[in-house]
Amino acid sequence: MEDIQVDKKLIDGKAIGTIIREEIKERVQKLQSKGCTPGLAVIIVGDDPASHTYVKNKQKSSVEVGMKSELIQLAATVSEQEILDCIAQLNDDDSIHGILVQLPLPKHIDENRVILAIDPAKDVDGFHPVNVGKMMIGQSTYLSCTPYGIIKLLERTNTQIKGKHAVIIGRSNIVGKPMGQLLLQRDATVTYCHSRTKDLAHHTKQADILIVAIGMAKFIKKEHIKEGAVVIDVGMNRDENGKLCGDVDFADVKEKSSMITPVPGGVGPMTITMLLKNTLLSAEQVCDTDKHEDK
Ligand SMILES: Nc1nc(=O)c2c([nH]1)NC[C@@H]1CN(c3ccc(C(=O)N[C@@H](CCC(=O)O)C(=O)O)cc3)C=[N+]21
Repeated sequence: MEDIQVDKKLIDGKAIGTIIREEIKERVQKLQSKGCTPGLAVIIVGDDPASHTYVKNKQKSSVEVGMKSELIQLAATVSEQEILDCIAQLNDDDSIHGILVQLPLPKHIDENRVILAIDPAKDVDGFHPVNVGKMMIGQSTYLSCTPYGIIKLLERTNTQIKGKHAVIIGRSNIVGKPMGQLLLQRDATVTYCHSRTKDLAHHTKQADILIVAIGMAKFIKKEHIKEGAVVIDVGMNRDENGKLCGDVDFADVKEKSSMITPVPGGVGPMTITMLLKNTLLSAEQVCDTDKHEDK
């Protein structure tokens, strides 16, 4: 890492993700030698082009590490029951170890009911309430891919979490909330900020580690951060020129930070990496059971 990391301030999610994917690939090969290929099923509803791009990325990445990838494309007009039936089938399919339903879903579908239908043992997104609950009480489970990926970024850059003040902007169920829990478990002091927080900068300036997931292009400026803060940008926006950019104004904040993730090439590639990791863990669990039962 030291040799290839030219810019010491940059947290290179693409490079760190690639290293972890190599480790995953080796473990997939081990499973394959036992006759078990990890399988990931992705359900996508409707034809939103951005969602399709993400899903293609996920498929490509899973095949690259030697997994089987199954894509189920459903029309935007599909009924909730049809999605539930599809999930039930995948739950029963021994060749599938991970099930991901690409969000958001069309408005006539109840996302909560869909997530609840996924077998928690195959919920590689870590969205099922059982898995969220386990995460909350510190039991081992599938961790939500984006927060899990951010933890790995902090670990692999030797960023100390214990005793540090982590400030999270955003309180979604898939990023903000679980992020705070994972940092708390690692002995950070955690502050949650959100759209109703008064004097946001007052809080963000206290952060040793600042996690930004608000969905507003280049919103966080150097005035928001403390000198030497570690800044993690979860944002995925288009700027005025249509270029991909984060929630943090990277050019403005970089000098003042001690380390910062770029967009693209920061958190995004780690999210997909952790999805692969969770799918691997699920397959490993099943293969071990097979061995014990002598199937
Ligand atoms: N059930 C579910 N699980 C998800 O994990 C999930 C989802 N639904 N819905 C949509 C969001 C979005 N998401 C991304 C993952 C990786 C990149 C990624 O790799 N981004 C690249 C850039 C990609 C590009 O160039 O367009 C990067 O940041 O470098 C982006 C977005 C997962 N999501």
